[in-house]
Order: sequence, then structure tokens, then C-alpha cells
Amino acid sequence: MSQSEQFASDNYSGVCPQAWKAMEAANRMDEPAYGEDSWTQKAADGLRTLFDTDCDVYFVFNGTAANSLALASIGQSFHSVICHELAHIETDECGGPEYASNGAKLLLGQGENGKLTPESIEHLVTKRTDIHYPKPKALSLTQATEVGTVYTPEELRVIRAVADHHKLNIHMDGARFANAVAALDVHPSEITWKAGVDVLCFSGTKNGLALGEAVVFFNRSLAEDFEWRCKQAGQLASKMRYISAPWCGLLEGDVWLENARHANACAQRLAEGLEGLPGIQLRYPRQVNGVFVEMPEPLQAALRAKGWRFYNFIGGSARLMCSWATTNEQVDRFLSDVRALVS
Ligand SMILES: Cc1ncc(COP(=O)(O)O)c(C=O)c1O
Ligand SMILES: C[C@H](O)[C@H](N)C(=O)O
Repeated sequence: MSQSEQFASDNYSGVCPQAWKAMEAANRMDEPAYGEDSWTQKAADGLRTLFDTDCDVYFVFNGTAANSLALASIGQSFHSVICHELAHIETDECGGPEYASNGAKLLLGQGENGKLTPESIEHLVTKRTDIHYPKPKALSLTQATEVGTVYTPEELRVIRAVADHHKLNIHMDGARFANAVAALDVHPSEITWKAGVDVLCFSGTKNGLALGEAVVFFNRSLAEDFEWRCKQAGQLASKMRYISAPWCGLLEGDVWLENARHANACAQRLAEGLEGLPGIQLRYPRQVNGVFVEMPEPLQAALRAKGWRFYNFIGGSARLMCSWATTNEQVDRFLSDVRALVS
């Protein structure tokens, strides 16, 4: 399958040139291991500059590890984590968060367009306060959400007020955090620590890296002993520079933001091209790099027969995901195939 036939996932894309160049630069000489290298220092400092705050930064291999270990740093085994019923930590991490925290329970909330509402949070926290109920301790928000929508700074502030009232820490699954920043056109701090987020799992994998997620603790008290947690979980890379150097490639000149803007723009082009075609309607508002459409089954089958790849997610809608590597030509070719099939 060539890149040109897929809208399956931003996880399918290759490494962006800037990250690759930084990887080559890090490959020129030996460097200390286990994060003691100059690239890891540079990448961590770069993220502190980006967020404009003195946060603790750690690099792990993938998003499930980042989410699981970050949540395990917030709550104990007898606690619970409130998340949306469509959250990746619930649907696609194979019990990772529960396992890493030795049993913390996920409490599933609701909300339109994949976003937890303050009311849903309030309900889950207050519906039971007896000793038999796992005590709510953390709130997990996915930004951008699994259905391609974003929490606005104001929505985050309202949720923070509820979290403060119930002494909850906030974890942010930032698998597509860059796309949310690009879509909202805000400074990254506006939708993280200034909105009361305690820890962010910032994905590099979906933003042009081969692998590598940054776990960014804005609430540094939660980061205590996190490196030991990573080591025990097999998430302390000996040659850490091969994760952190590409991160430097993303941070240099805000490549991370350009990659996200491009992916979002491709999704917008796709959504606009699909709008109004017979039998096709958007399932969720297109806000970042994913387009979720209701599409007749025969049309989906015909597109797949032509070699196009995409997942059916979230109630059967087709998810069309764009990445830094998506091209306008690819989008236009898909649209032309769809138009030919529906005419
Ligand atoms: C919303 C979301 N969170 C987290 C992840 C991290 O998953 P992985 O463990 O595959 O890197 C993904 C998928 O890649 C995702 O879509
Ligand atoms: C869902 C799957 O696990 C992956 N996170 C993706 O978005 O493609």
C-alpha cells in the first residue's frame, strides 16, 4: 500500500524531514544513555520554552504508555479516573491505565461530540460517596478528542472549576494536541497549565516522529519518582536521544505546529469536498485532522476495492484521518473517486 491510498491513521505516516535530519545529527557521535544526553536536555528545555513554564518532561515510546504511566502517577489502585466513554484510554489501551495503577477504575462519562461535560463529571463524582465506590481522583480529557473535536479554553476552565471542587487532577491525552493548538490558534499554555491541566501526554508519533511521546508535568509534585515508574514499565529508552533528537526537529521553528496545520488543512479540504455529496454527511464537526462521515456501506466497499484504506469508528462512521504527510493531490484523488462512485 502506498501512502497515497490511506486515510486510516496519522499513525501510518512516515517521519517528517526535519525530525529525520535531527535524528541523523544525533547519530554522528556517541552520547550518554538513559536520558543523560544533550538532545534530551535540549528537547526538555525546548518544551519548557514552548509552554513557557518550568514543567517536568519525560519521553516514552508510545501513547498508551504515556497515558497509563501519567494516570498511575495521579491515582492509586483504589481511585477512579473519569473519562469520556469514547476515550482512547477506555477503548484502545487494553486496560493499560488500570494495569499501571494496579487497578484504578475508569468511570465513563458522556458528552456530545466526544467531549466530557461538567454535568457528566459532576454526576460521576457525586452519584456515590460510599466506601465501596472507587474514589474519583483524576479526570482524563483527550485534546483533540477521538472524534476530532476540541475543548475550547473556556470549556477547559469550566471543567477545571468542577475538578477543583472535587479535588481532581487533570490528565490530558494529547495524541493530537498539536492539531488542537493549530485549530484553536492559541498559545499551548492556554489549553494546558493556564487551564489547570496537571499533566499532558504530548504525541510526537502523530506529528511526524517515528515514535516518542512527551509526558509533561505542569503539576510537578505528581512527577515525583516518575523516572522509576518509567524504568519499571520498560519505558526508559537507553538511547533516549533517538526519541528526543527528533523532538528537537519538531520544536525547531515550530515544525510541530506547521505539521498540524497542514494535517488540519487537508482534513478541511476533504470535508468541504465531501459536503453535499449524495448519501454522505459529517458525523461530527471537522475541527482538526480527522473527518468522520456517514457513508453508505456499498460506497465504503467500493472505495476500499479501489485501494483506499480507512477505519470505521464510533458508531459505524468512516474515519478519514490526515497527517503531516497527506497531500492535496491525495485528497483530490479520493474526492474524485467518491464523486465518480456516487454519480
Ligand atoms: C486519542 C489517542 N490517544 C492515545 C493514542 C496512543 O496510542 P499508541 O499507544 O498507539 O501510541 C492514540 C493512538 O495512537 C489515540 O488516537
Ligand atoms: C485508534 C488507534 O489505536 C490509533 N490510536 C488511531 O487513532 O489510529
